[in-house]
Amino acid sequence: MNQPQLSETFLFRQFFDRTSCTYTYLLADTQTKEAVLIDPVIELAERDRKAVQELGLNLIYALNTHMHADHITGTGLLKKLIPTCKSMIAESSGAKGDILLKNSDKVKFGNFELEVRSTPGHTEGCVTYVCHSQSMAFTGDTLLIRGCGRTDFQGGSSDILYDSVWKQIFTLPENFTLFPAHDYKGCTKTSVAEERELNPRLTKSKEEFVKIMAELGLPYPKMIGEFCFNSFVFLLATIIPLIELKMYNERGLLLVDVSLCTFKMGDA
Ligand SMILES: N[C@@H](CCC(=O)N[C@@H](CSS)C(=O)NCC(=O)O)C(=O)O
Repeated sequence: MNQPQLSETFLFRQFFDRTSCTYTYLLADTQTKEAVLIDPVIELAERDRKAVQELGLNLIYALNTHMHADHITGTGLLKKLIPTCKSMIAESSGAKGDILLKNSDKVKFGNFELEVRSTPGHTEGCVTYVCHSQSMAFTGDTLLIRGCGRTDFQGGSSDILYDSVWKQIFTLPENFTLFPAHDYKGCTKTSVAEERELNPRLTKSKEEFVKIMAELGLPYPKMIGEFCFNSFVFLLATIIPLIELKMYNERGLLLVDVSLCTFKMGDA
């Protein structure tokens, strides 16, 4: 199947974080210079700032596909490095952001736009960003290349993830290119047609899929372990009563999951 051609004025870059195997995407209109970043990682905010500056772009939004458990989002730091930039995340994520997105919202940059599609399952607040004019979608951790996001923590549900993928991603045209938030095997992109045919989990019935997900037995992402033992938040988790920790969670500023010994920061 032929890959869709990108518009001449559409700039696209795929960046990679070797530690958490996270992809960050830079999209821009080279005519108006307006740009957006999807899923920036805090340790690489300076890389992203430099790329935006070197390319002469005006970063208007830093977007997250969800609240990440395996790394801290770079949107808070990017806002400090580039004061014109505003952060975006789904309202249903419970996280803090300048703009809280809902299903079907449009994120405009120059003459291009991203449609927000709610795709819960890996977390309750996961979204997929679809750029119809360029036949591409950014699936976050909902759909990975020949895989999908795990559903065993952070409010995950394999039942819900299955419906999200089939109703919101596999209904896109077959030639749409799909870009995930992670890949652990060195792959960079896929397509709706490929995943509909070859995804070893999602080509199964929902019942089989739920069973596969329940039996995955994945270790926790290695960054979670690092957060656990190296961070001051973990120290707090041992001394603050549970009720307090839940309050942090609801405010979306800081989340500590004592049962898993994990934490993540909301957008600052
Ligand atoms: N092996 C990796 C972490 C793998 C992992 O759990 N990744 C998450 C996304 S980050 S929360 C996931 O959903 N994976 C699904 C899968 O099938 O791998 C590491 O060492 O960090």
